[in-house]
Amino acid sequence: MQRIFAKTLFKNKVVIVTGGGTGIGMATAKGIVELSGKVVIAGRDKARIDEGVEKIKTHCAEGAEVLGLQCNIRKRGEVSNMLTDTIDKFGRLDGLVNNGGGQFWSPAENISPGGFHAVVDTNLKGSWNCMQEAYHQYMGENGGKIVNIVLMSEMGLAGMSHSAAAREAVKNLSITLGAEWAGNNIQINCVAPGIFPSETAVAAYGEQSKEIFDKSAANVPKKRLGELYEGANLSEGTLSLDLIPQILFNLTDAVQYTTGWKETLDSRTKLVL
Ligand SMILES: CCCCCCCCCCC/C=C/C(=O)SCCNC(=O)CCNC(=O)[C@H](O)C(C)(C)COP(=O)(O)OP(=O)(O)OC[C@H]1O[C@@H](n2cnc3c(N)ncnc32)[C@H](O)[C@@H]1OP(=O)(O)O
Ligand SMILES: NC(=O)C1=CN([C@@H]2O[C@H](COP(=O)(O)OP(=O)(O)OC[C@H]3O[C@@H](n4cnc5c(N)ncnc54)[C@H](OP(=O)(O)O)[C@@H]3O)[C@@H](O)[C@H]2O)C=CC1
Repeated sequence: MQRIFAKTLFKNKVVIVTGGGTGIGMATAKGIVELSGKVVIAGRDKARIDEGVEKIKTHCAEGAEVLGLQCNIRKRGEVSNMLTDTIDKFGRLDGLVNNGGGQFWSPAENISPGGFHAVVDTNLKGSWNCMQEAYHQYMGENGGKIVNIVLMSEMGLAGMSHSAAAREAVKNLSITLGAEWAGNNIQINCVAPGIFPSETAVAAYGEQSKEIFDKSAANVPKKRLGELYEGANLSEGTLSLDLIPQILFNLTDAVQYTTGWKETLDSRTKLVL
């Protein structure tokens, strides 16, 4: 696929992508190493991470590297170790993509206390853990770029009450921390993917997948769902997952990004600052 980015765009840049062993996270990680970056992917399942490392390695341009770490973002100690191991290995941290997360579909009345806690703990506190550790261990002194993967849930999201609440909180957190840490040269953006029927996403919903993914396509203006492209294809106005790495490094500020890109983004995908 024809790329629109310089092959060396991320040369000498180091990015952590949580949940980078599968789906959107892996597509993002590939986008970074294809553009010469060094990427750290992390998740709970080490075997899945190790498998992901091997797949991402095949996309590495000259100077690119990939490191896989086990980390449950809900556990602060593991997040702290993820940051320490990254900085020990590469000596820097330029970007953090809080992609690790997810939820289960359920009518609100059926969600158990533990279920609500797990989803909010994963998506809200997990993102918080990673952002605060990134600040303390590197970005507070050196600046950096943070991208939080959220949901298109600003009008609520029936069936995902727990995750929508958590993601809206992440959006708000991104604005607050973006203001508090602007002086540290840290930029924080959110990307709300449309609906990408990634293999693991579909698997996560089991028999509900047909309902969730197929039915959702009917509500999309272009009547189709997202695909995990290998590379940029912005000419069709489709959100390529290269856009996520792009948010990391070629933005001077959020306002420029909003005005510059919103018009070209597929209407399925809203950029939330
Ligand atoms: C059908 C009508 C159409 C609806 C339209 C909606 C449109 C959807 C658009 C949005 C598309 C978004 C897609 C994605 O985000 S894809 C990402 C998919 N990937 C994941 O979700 C992976 C990560 N998810 C998880 O790991 C788990 O879901 C979880 C976040 C819950 C973490 O679970 P954990 O590892 O902690 O698992 P536990 O087994 O310990 O469970 C903890 C408690 O949660 C309850 N639970 C877990 N799964 C379910 C379930 N499927 N249903 C109900 N309850 C669940 C579990 O019982 C525990 O609670 P208790 O202690 O009270 O038992
Ligand atoms: N696909 C879609 O349509 C949409 C997806 N999103 C969001 O995009 C992100 C990626 O989703 P997608 O790639 O589709 O689905 P995946 O299930 O492939 O991605 C979820 C990833 O997050 C990791 N993860 C989950 N919980 C934790 C945790 N506690 N600690 C560390 N890692 C964790 C998983 O790895 P492991 O299980 O090994 O920990 C997995 O790699 C998610 O946050 C999802 O909610 C948002 C809107 C739409």
